[in-house]
This record gives sequence, C-alpha cells and structure tokens, in this order.
Amino acid sequence: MEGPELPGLLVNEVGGILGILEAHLPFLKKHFHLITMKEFLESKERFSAKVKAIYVWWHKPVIDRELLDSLPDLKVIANSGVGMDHLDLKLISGYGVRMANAPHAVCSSTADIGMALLLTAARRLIEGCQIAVSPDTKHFSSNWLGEDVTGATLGIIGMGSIGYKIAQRAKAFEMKILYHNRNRRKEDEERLVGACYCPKIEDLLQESDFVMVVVSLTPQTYRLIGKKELELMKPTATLINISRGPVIDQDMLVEALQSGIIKGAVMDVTYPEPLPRDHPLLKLKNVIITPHLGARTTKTAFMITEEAVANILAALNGLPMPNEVLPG
Ligand SMILES: O=C(O)[C@H](O)CO
Repeated sequence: MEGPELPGLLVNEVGGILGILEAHLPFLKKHFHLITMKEFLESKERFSAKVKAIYVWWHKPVIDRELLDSLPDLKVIANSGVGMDHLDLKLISGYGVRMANAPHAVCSSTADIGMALLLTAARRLIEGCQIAVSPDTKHFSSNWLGEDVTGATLGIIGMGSIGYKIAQRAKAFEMKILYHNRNRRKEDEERLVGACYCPKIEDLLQESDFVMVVVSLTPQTYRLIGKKELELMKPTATLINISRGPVIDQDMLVEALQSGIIKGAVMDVTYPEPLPRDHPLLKLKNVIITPHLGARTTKTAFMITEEAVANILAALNGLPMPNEVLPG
C-alpha cells in the first residue's frame, strides 16, 4: 500500500559541483519527494503544483520572479547557510513564501576557519609549506619569522554567533579581544571576560593587530571597509574576511596591500567568487585566499540539512519556524 504523497522539494541538482550532497539523500527522501531543477524544467506542468519547498544549497537554484511565478504552491525556501544576501527577501515574501536560514549549524565551523586563517597568516604557514617542499631549499633559515598571536589584539567586527565563537577561540589563544557591533553585547562580554566593546569601528581598527570581519552583507555593511578604514589600521596589521566579499572595497584593499598601508589580508570570501584568474589580489604575496571554506565540513553540511528540514517541515505544518528570516 502506498503511503501519503510526500511534499515536493526542489533542489538544484544531486551531486555535481552545485548539487546537494548524495550523503544527505536518505535523510531528505524520508521527508520529501526530491525534484531537481533539470527535472522541473523538463516537465514544469508535471511538477509545478508538487513543489512545496526549495532547498537553496550553495546559492542554487537562483530564485527569481520567473521561478516563483511557476510554483503556485511554494510555501518555503530554506537556505543552506546563515547569509541570505543572494536572495531577494522582499520579492520572495511578496509571493507569500516564508524563508529560513541555518545559523546554528554554521557557527562553529566558520569560527574555526576564522581562527585557522588568522594562525595561517600570523605564522606564515603557506610560505612555510612552500619552503619545506621547494627543490631550491638547502637549509631552513633561522631568520624566517612569523608573529605570535598570544598577547596580540584581535578586533572582531560583528559579534553575532560566529563572532562570539571566534572570540571564545581567540581567548584560548590568550589574545586581547575588541569587538564592534551595532549593539553592545554585555552578556557576551561577561562570558568572554575581558572582551572590550568599541562603539566606534575606528578605535577597533586603530588598535588591532588582526581585524576579522564577520558581519552579514546588508546595505549598511556594503563596503564597510574602504580606503579610510584601511588607512586607520596599523601597518603591521592583517585583515581577515570570512563574511562576504562586498563588505570590503577590494580595489582599495589592493592599493593598501601594494603600498604597505596594511601588512596582509586573508580572504575566505571575495567578489566575485572565484576571482578572475588575472585579478591583482591573486598576484600579491601578502594575501591568502581560500575558496569560501567557512562552513564546509562534513558534519556542518549535514547539520545545515537537518536545520533546513526542520524549518521546511515547520512551515509546511503551519508552525513557527526555528530560523525564520523576515524581509528588511
Ligand atoms: O552564509 C553562510 O553560512 C556561509 O557563508 C555559507 O554560504
């Protein structure tokens, strides 16, 4: 006997570069009838009324008016990460469709990447690896030095759940912690003991040895770090971006790195992603670029899917969603 029909979940593809992970299929298939974009586009009349939810995995499928117009029973879109900047929230909610993100799943692994990148820059790990494997290396030089993180000052811009977890990790490395956030987080300060709030971003920029950007991309944070902000930083400081590329003015960053205004930069995010192969940032020796690794671990990927499923099921059952995101 056949059970009740499962709600249709639209996904970009299964496997492949831009598809949901095959390892997640058994879990997703328990709850949904999966429909890939290819299947949907090949037979819209067959699938359009079946799709109740979309799982946006790694920014795909692209949600535009054309897609929304062709899905009359769509109730909810779940995003596979915390940042919703690739979704037009007003447009989607105008169709009466609810939206959710996955903030809890991603925060620890993204904070780990922030800390890993900070340590990589401070201790010059990339250059170190190159020296270790280079056929030209005859001796390991004692003059080849990195910087200590112990006792150094970390300025965290954006004290959300990821920012907080970075501060926790940095504390374990005995760093001094400054943070800038729209609102002071007194409870976090108590839990972190010694973390100092900088109401003015300028103070944080002037005092930090490492500046880590962890804000979401919004109209308010677009180009938050530009020429003026870079010029306030110490010439010995390193800028680390694990938020979104457009939060930093990349042209100004290139200039600041070329002219020694700041010592270095580490970017897990850029615009566009990936950068064109001839982009000046790829040619600079004082830059480390990684391919948006923030939340990319096996466990986090599965937790993201669990969080998405919980949100979708809540929406389809008319219940409060654990991580609903409202427009504006
Ligand atoms: O937004 C996030 O959670 C990550 O950057 C993945 O896109």
